[in-house]
Amino acid sequence: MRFTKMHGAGNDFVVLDRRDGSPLPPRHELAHMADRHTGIGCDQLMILTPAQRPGSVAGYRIVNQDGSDAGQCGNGARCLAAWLHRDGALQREGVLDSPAGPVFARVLDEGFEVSLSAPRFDAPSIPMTGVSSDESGHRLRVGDCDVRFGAVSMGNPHVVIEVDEITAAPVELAATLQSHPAFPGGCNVGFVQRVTRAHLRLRVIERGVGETLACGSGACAAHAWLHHQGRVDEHTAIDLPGGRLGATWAGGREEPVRLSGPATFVFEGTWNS
Ligand SMILES: N[C@@H](CCC[C@H](N)C(=O)O)C(=O)O
Repeated sequence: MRFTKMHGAGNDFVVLDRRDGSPLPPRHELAHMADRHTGIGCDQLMILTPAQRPGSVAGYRIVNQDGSDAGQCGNGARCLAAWLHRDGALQREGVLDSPAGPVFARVLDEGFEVSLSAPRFDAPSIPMTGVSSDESGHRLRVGDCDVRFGAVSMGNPHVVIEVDEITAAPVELAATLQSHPAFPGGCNVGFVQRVTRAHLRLRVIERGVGETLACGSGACAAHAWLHHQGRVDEHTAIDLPGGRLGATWAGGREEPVRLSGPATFVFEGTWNS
């Protein structure tokens, strides 16, 4: 089975081409491919599938390192745009069919951009239940801590916790939040430091993975949440441990969040199952 290893700001992927509709390897084998010790190693497998809508370039599925499915993956979508551009299937722009709906992809002079869905902040969209909420956000008791956070669906669930200093973020809270009954589908947990109205620092502990070097949908969620609170401008530069991403959203209810950044080819290989 041919594969391509890629990364977007350190968030790394194994890309499989199943646009011919051939069946996917079983889930335990996908998790084996993602294993960093005994497999190829990646945060997610990004699987190209046949287009679902007339005019779309291709569809895709996302499988996390632990073998679970995800509804969206911003950096993975950018890497697929780069893969399809190299393949000749995507010229300057085109639509990809993601599990969460259409994603508009664009080749930039430097890097690749995708327009993910419009952010959703309501509890059923996350999904999230049993938390106390007011206009400034949500609260949950986690052990001895009263955790205040924002919640955003980007097609996948994100908790956004604002911190004063990113290097001192209480990342150990993430595991408890991820398995908390308040989030029946689990969640990705982002810790964000607002440096200025146009510059954020972010760390994300991903569902089904652990801490990643970058999370595209997490960057969109952090930007959208802070913009929703009136605390950032329309565009932010977001520094993650693996590099810089850009997020753009002006607050329109149906307006997609745009995510930009690098998409890098690492190597090609063959997996023997
Ligand atoms: N790395 C991704 C997000 C991948 C999916 C996530 N772990 C989930 O389970 O929702 C990104 O760039 O958005």
